[in-house]
Amino acid sequence: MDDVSLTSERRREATPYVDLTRAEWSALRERTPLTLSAEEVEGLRGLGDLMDLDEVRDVYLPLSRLLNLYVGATMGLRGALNTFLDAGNGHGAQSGTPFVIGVAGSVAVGKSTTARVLQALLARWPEHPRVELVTTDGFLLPNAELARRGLMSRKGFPESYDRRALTRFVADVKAGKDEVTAPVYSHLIYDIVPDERLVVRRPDILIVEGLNVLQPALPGKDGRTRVGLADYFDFSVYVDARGEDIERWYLSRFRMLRETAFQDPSSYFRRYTQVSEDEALDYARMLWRTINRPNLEQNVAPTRGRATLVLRKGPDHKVQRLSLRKL
Ligand SMILES: Nc1ncnc2c1ncn2[C@@H]1O[C@H](COP(=O)(O)OP(=O)(O)O)[C@@H](O)[C@H]1O
Ligand SMILES: CC(C)(COP(=O)(O)O)[C@@H](O)C(=O)NCCC(=O)O
Repeated sequence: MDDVSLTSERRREATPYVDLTRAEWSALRERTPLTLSAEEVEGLRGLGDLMDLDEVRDVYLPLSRLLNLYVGATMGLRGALNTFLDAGNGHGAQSGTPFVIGVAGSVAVGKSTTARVLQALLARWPEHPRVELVTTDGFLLPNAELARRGLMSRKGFPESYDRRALTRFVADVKAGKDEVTAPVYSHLIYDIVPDERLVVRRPDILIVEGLNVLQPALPGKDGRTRVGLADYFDFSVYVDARGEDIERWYLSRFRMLRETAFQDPSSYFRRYTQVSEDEALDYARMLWRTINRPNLEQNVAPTRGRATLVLRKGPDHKVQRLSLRKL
């Protein structure tokens, strides 16, 4: 073996991931049946996202099969743990612990479509029909509090969330509490909706979707490591794409929203329906360059290496390559 191939051999050994092309990955779905119709996929698709049945078949069915295997294996492990704890008079033994999946990635990368398609596919398995989805935007601090802390132009950055409440929410669901509630965010009013809560009741699977779900916990005041959100995940997905592509998707979505949701009299962005399209897009570009891109570069992308699976999208939103953690 010459030096060059030795180096590439070593590089292959050093990574905890196995890299697969879309074709290699799609061959892994075996006999998993397609349980969604074209109309159902359309109903789950976010604005501007090009998810279709081919994408579901090639990318999401193998993932649904893998996750079903993971859920079964995780239940087996929990059973082993309970057997061990039962030997000590049942101290801490627990049944009905949900399987928790994190979905991370930039603003406008299509995380919410990925999470909704996963929710629909996973709920079709008889072993785990109750799949709940929570987006972390509900844990953003309300605008009044962001303004008070001087964080209005940091929305989506780790410090703009009530991280403790978010972690407690997931910990409570995982601990099998009968009913756990979360605040609700509205993109329309660009703020937390007062007096509205999302209620989660003992799901089989909980999907937690948001920009920063893979962020490590901040150290405590005494410098000690704390338990963070990602410590509760049994599996995580990072939706990845080139920054230039995501910016283009963000701008084209802003253009589409200007013709639809922004027209609503209660929309925070209504004023951008009353200026020229060029002016509106200049504003969107400013939001991208001053908030979402720095957040992607400084906080979101650095967490990619913590995901169990990375879905790498091409310029057309289609997943081209996948990296699955094997170690
Ligand atoms: N200003 C807005 N008004 C209405 N809907 C919005 C607005 N911004 C984003 N959305 C919608 O909210 C959802 C989440 O968007 P985002 O957090 O950017 O994540 P992603 O695009 O990765 O799913 C998307 O379905 C998007 O279409
Ligand atoms: C609400 C968001 C922070 C996303 O939050 P997430 O659901 O990922 O927790 C984001 O969509 C957002 O509004 N960012 C602020 C800049 C902008 O208006 O694009």
